[in-house]
Amino acid sequence: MPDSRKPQFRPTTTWYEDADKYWKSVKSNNDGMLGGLEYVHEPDIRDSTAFLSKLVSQGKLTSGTSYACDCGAGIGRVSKHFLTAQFDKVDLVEQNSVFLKEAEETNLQEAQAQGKIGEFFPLGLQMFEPAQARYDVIWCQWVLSHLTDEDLEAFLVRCKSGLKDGGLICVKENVARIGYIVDDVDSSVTRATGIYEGVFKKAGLKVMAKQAQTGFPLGLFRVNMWALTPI
Ligand SMILES: C[S@@+](CC[C@H](N)C(=O)[O-])C[C@H]1O[C@@H](n2cnc3c(N)ncnc32)[C@H](O)[C@@H]1O
Repeated sequence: MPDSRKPQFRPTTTWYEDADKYWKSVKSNNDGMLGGLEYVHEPDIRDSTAFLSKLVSQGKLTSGTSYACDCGAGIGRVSKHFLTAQFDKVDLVEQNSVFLKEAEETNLQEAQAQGKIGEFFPLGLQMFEPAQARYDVIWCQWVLSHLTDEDLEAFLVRCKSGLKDGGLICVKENVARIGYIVDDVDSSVTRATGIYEGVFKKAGLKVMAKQAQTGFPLGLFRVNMWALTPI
């Protein structure tokens, strides 16, 4: 018998194509990446930097800070302003090749000249398979809402093998107060904290640290950051 109290999320048959179409209509700039809320850029980068620094200072990230992977990287906003400042080298995974081109040819030119950019993977995360034990941190921000529950779990399982010993998967996502909130416009789903944490557990991951984003205006979704380690 299905449990009618259990929140349900049934992706459409065109779930990924619809998201792809939506993102093809979005401008290749920070405002586009942030859904017209460019003013969240600064507090976003500030809190991500503080979250990572704490992971390092509290001895929770023990593998080091040599290599990160930016998942759902868009035009490279997070890589440019945060990851390349904290890691020696960063790879980018992004399904939209126009965004990746903007990252490579404009936003990350300086970082590239400094040898800080590794590979660009023009792929959906549902197909991405990280190289074994390559990364200290796999950073997933404002993209996991585009994966179905099933693909999210499978993606996280693959990410575990992409981590060095002592490395972490970091997730930064909008969270709903309860259940699932599906957005038909960009083909995404906002999940409640408990739903995310249920998927993390099913993928064999334990929450090492968790922090809410601060300084965003009222009326926006709450944003959580998690650091996850293989159980
Ligand atoms: C809200 S933007 C965030 C971009 C970047 N993480 C940032 O914070 O600036 C979402 C990004 O996820 C990408 N995306 C959507 N679905 C994806 C998928 N299945 N796999 C990889 N990237 C995806 C979009 O093309 C877009 O670049």
